[in-house]
Amino acid sequence: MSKPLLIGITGGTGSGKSTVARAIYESLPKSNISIIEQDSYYKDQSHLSSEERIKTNYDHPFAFDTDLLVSHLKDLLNNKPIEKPLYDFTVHNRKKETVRIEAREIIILEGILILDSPEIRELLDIKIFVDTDADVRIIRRILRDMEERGRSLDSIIKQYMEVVKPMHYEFIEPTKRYADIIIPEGGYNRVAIDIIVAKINSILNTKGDFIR
Ligand SMILES: Nc1ncnc2c1ncn2[C@@H]1O[C@H](COP(=O)(O)OP(=O)(O)O)[C@@H](O)[C@H]1O
Ligand SMILES: Nc1ccn([C@@H]2O[C@H](COP(=O)(O)O)[C@@H](O)[C@H]2O)c(=O)n1
Repeated sequence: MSKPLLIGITGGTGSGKSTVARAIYESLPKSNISIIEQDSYYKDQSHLSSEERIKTNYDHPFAFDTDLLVSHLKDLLNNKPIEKPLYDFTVHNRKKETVRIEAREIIILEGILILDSPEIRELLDIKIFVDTDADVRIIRRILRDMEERGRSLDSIIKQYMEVVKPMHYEFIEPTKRYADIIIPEGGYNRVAIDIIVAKINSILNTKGDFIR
């Protein structure tokens, strides 16, 4: 197999990154794609108490084990499988188990701060920023975090105002300048998804691997 194509999808919390990743995944033959979430690479915090883990700033680049992520991306680009960490948002920590991810023709990496790292940017073939208004993102986050991440409304609002919002404008929004493509609204923007899928196919066709 030739070197995999690495696609990065970023944007603020609740912008629709995972939805875009899924839409691309569903538009291409499934066996050819692996999806990696930057969230899986939040640092292990087993040495901290539950109270300390709750107080951690999860929207700062230091929250991530970027060295491990870069090393795993390099392995996948060299067609080697990885043991991806798993993250549990309900306890703010990595799980003990890992999951094996095979190297495939297309690797999608999605996360809030992937374009902040020069080393990750260097590895990406296509860089996508999902651009969604802050009011829409916070509404989506409230619904998701209460339903899936075991959070109370008060804790979501407090974390958003004190940490998530300022970090977004300091670290995430400025990375828009590195994007090749900016998608307004995200996963249901069918025109944007079709254009990206056509670009992926054209790159793979040039490499001799015809997909659709
Ligand atoms: N274009 C959209 N319109 C309405 N809801 C959406 C849209 N895109 C995503 N969502 C919903 O918003 C929530 C957050 O989307 P998600 O893709 O997980 O965002 P992110 O990965 O950027 O945090 C999910 O519940 C998802 O179903
Ligand atoms: N223990 C944690 C870890 C992360 N977060 C928040 O997750 C957001 C990133 O994930 P998205 O799917 O929303 O992109 C980020 O804004 C962190 O604040 C958390 O709340 N708790």
